[in-house]
Amino acid sequence: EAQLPPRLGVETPHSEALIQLFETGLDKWGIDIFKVDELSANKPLTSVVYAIFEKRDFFSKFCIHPSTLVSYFSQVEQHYKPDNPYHNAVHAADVTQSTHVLLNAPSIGNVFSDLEILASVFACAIHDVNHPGVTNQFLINTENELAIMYNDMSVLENHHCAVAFKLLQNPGSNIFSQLDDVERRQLRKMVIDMVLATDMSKHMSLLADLKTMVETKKVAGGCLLKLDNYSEKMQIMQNMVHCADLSNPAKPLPLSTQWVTRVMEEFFSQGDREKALGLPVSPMCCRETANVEKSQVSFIDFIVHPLWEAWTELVHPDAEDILNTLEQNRDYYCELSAAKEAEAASKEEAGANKPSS
Ligand SMILES: COc1ccc(C2=NN(C3CCN(c4ncnc5ccsc45)CC3)C(=O)[C@@H]3CC=CC[C@H]23)cc1OCc1ccccc1C(F)(F)F
Ligand SMILES: [Mg+2]
Ligand SMILES: [Zn+2]
Repeated sequence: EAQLPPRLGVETPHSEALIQLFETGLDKWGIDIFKVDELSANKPLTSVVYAIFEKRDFFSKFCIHPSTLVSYFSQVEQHYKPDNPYHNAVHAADVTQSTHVLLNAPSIGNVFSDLEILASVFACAIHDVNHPGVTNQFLINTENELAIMYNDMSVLENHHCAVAFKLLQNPGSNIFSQLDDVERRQLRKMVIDMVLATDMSKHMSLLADLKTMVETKKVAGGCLLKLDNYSEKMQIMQNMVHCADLSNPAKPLPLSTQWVTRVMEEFFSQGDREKALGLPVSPMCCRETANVEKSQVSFIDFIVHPLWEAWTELVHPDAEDILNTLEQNRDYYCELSAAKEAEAASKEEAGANKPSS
């Protein structure tokens, strides 16, 4: 019997504080995931996954030895590039913990089987693994080997899946070794379906299907829809993971602003590389011209709010607070953007009135 790994699967001098933080915050929307990063000695993903598996009793439900989980997710964590400002292991931990909270909503409590919940948590944890810090379009435009490998189709998302499943084959790392063949095949298909649905090019069709489902929501005696087939269940799971991937603007403002800084940094460095390569630079990715606040307002208005509005209706009333936070944050960015415009205009004004030197 291999000896047990340290508590929460990570060696850290702050293990007591980390255990405390998970005690109070693991099931809460708005846990300080950056604090988790600090307290876990920069192993936020391994510690979040370990804590969720413990809380959901997955070790015994799926006969997973804790040391196998630690061995696998330490490798997954190492394959998230730490010098990506945004697409790093903290983002993966954030999306995983956010989905863990969404799964606890009373209205979807008993809709999903343990295997479906395991697949959703796993999909979030690996959904951006080995992200290169640039977009699909950049990989396609630069004829990157990944774009060649995946024929320009959901290049990043295919890569994330392939890397995650390849790491499972390393000795002592197959956390699904105790599942039977049917379960393992079902889990693999569900994970691939969810991760491929995090490609933003799928957003509009995913949202359209969600809205249709909400319209025809079959309420069976107060509890939510009776999901009778795979494709309906998968639609919900894909939208749930997609919501978590797009949850930054719906988190308490001090967290949301940190994510904005990080994602702008990542897109700006891509803009720098595009400029250096003589490629067209998308306006929101250019350090000189981007208006950060405006980007957030349009991101929220065109993408994030419509999605969260549909999700909130589906799981009504469980996500009301999340939608309220999103709307408050949107107003904050809107006011900030207006204030910046006013300041720029008054500078312009002052400049025009300055006596010519
Ligand atoms: C915390 O903040 C963000 C977090 C994640 C994303 C992500 N963005 N996207 C795309 C980028 C291109 N998009 C658009 N391009 C042009 N015009 C519009 C108009 C409204 S969206 C949109 C659609 C979203 C991704 O694919 C990332 C990978 C997967 C999930 C989500 C990630 C975007 C954040 O902030 C906004 C933003 C930041 C930096 C540059 C541009 C944008 C911008 F406003 F443009 F989105
Ligand atoms: Mg992604
Ligand atoms: Zn992501």
